[in-house]
Amino acid sequence: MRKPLVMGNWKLNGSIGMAKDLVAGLRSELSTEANCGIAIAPPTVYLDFVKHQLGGSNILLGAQDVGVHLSGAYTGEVSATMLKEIGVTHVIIGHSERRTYHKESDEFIAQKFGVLKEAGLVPVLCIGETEAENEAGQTQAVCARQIDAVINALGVQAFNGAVIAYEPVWAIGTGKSATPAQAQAVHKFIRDHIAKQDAAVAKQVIIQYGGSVNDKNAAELFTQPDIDGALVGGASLKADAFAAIVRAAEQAKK
Ligand SMILES: O=C[C@H](O)COP(=O)(O)O
Repeated sequence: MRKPLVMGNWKLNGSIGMAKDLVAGLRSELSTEANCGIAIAPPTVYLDFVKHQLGGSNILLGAQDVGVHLSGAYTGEVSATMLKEIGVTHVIIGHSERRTYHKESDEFIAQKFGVLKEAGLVPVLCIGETEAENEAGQTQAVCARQIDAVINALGVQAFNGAVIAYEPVWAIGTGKSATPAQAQAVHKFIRDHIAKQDAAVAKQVIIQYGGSVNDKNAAELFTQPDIDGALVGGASLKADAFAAIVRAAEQAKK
């Protein structure tokens, strides 16, 4: 039985004051015995502060990205070992916002996947099609290509202990979530695609859904057998909404 993971991606939002209030809100809303993994990914500059605010709670610390180098003359970069040292456990890579605005390629993202595994961190690999690709019937081909880049670089075993977040780009921040049936169909495709190489790896890999998940639609999404939690953007900035999504995952996956 896979343990679902609900992860909040704060993106470029927040301040010290907001981080303090949001973590305090989450700590009071969430039980310490959750049967669901919970993680939050604040902006890099607040990671250490948030880590201290989280002390003693079961909420894990995530980062929103990582550099591919471990040290050296790479101005502006943050390494996997640095993230690990300050207590990060999960790292989002390949988010569509980085693929689009930073022109990150599938191969570059696979390199990031590799450095995270090497450092003992959990990669949260975001994949998903754009609206145009969706309308052109390319959803499966895009997801397969984005997964295959990792398999080709590192082998399918790299997905042991890893997380995939299926995020249709057209659903991100639009309020237009995929329907539970639409999301389930793609999640099943992703799991089957990995199973063609290794059934055991496919069975354990966590596949989150992301894209306009909120406290109203989460419960129904989580009833789907291949949806193992969510990567939440906007709704993760409100303690009550994020906590409700966590509770929905706990209920659905009991
Ligand atoms: O990483 C999170 C996703 O991009 C989803 O964002 P959203 O929940 O604001 O649509």
